[in-house]
Amino acid sequence: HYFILALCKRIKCVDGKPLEEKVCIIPGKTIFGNNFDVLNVTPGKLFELTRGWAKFSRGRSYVLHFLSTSIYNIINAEDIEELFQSQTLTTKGIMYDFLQPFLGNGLLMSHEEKWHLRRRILTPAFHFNILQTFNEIFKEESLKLLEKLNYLQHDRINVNDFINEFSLNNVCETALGVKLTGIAGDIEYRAAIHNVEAIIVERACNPLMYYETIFYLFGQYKKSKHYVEITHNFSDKIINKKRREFLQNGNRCNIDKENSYAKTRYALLDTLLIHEAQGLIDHQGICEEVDTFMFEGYDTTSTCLKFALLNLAQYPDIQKRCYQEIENLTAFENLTVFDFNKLEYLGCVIKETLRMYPPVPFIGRQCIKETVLNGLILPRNAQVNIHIIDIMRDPKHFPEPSVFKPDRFLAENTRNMHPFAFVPFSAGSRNCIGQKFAMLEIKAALVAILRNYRVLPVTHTKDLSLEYGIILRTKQNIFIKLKPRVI
Ligand code: HEM
Repeated sequence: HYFILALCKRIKCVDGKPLEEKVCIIPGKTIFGNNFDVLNVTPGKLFELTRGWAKFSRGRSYVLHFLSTSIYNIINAEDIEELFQSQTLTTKGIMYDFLQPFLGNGLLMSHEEKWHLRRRILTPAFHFNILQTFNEIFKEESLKLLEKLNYLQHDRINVNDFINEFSLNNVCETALGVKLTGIAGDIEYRAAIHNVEAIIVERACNPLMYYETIFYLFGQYKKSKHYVEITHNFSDKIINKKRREFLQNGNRCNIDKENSYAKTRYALLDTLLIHEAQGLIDHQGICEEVDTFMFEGYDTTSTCLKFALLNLAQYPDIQKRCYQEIENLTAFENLTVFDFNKLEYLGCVIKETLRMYPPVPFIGRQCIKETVLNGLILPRNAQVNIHIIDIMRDPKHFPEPSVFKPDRFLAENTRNMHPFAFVPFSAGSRNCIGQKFAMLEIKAALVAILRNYRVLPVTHTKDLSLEYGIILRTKQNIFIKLKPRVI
């Protein structure tokens, strides 16, 4: 009874009971459903608004009614289980359409047959053997990061000044196999990603802008196109550099002759070029995958690293325990993937950081046909938003959810954890393909930093306002202080 002009098809209960018995219905601020609730809110306000809805619903998943769509918002582990196990609810939500000009239909965005084929092709590119070779690059880049830190003012360092470059270098050198030295434009690329995202969030907050024509005429279409071009020009340079090397090395001929590629594992871009040679993917396909992996592989890990440093700085006792775990390790250059995997407490610190500050705070799906989920009948085109951040801040599974407690992730404390309570990398068939890659990269950087420096606080969590977007951001920069360790 709250809405008159929200024209969306309603969600119903399978058993015919009133909807509000199963989920919370968020009352709209006007008679038009929730249409105007998010109108022109900033990413910071959007964060507050969505946390406010979670609080209002007292942990129950909730429904919003927009212009022509109902949105089922899942905020707890119990309700996400069925979706993550579903083989049908895998099509990404309407919001992802806004990312399409930037990422095309790469692995993140594609669905059905195209997604199956690509995921099958690309999974071996993240196999353990490949990660072992990536480990050497992560260590090399971590040492370069330390060199860079030498030149920065230790009393007040903006984490953006060294983490962003580290993270982009890593994904380009490992997955894409291309060193960025000699390729101009990485700084502009990073800034452009930020701007593309800001426009997408702004667009998402205005249901009228969902219509392409309205966005084209009255939205930030031109600006968005400009920034997307910057990102594509940069990724083109990377692909061209690799293609030249690939052809010069005669890889294609060798592989064709020996017909042995099927058994051998290659890094991502090599894999794509090999499949191009076989006619299984075209240039356009390569571009969309490279854009997808650069974006997913860069911004996510750098965000986690920044929050991890913020936490370590604020909790000296926790930092000390991490240091005790790593101080007697062999020389950094000799550390293997096994050594990094054995760092249980550091792993707990990273997990707790991901729990409290998930780099991807929410994801979305849509129903391509009428779908039954959690006892609800979701009409065709209904959207399902999965608020990863709320799921992982549920006090039922994580008592005192706002307190940073890495011990929750010690083996003895996770035995009875709900399988979908901790889902920073999503779960099920569309989970993150790069999660082991990310954990290894983050550990390498933290071990390098903590072995050489004590991290001290400048910025405190209470000084930060979080912003909701494709990636979780802070309105303010995060600063830390570094004190060299005397060994
Ligand atoms: C801390 C770091 C990371 C976090 C928190 C993270 C999180 C996620 C999440 C939540 C998804 C699901 C997205 C959705 O359903 O819409 C996802 C998918 C994906 N991630 Fe990550 N990710 C991280 C690092 C990486 C890295 C390092 C790479 C690649 C090098 C990567 C590549 C991808 C790709 C390609 C997908 C789409 C997979 C598919 O749909 O088959 N991610 N990631």
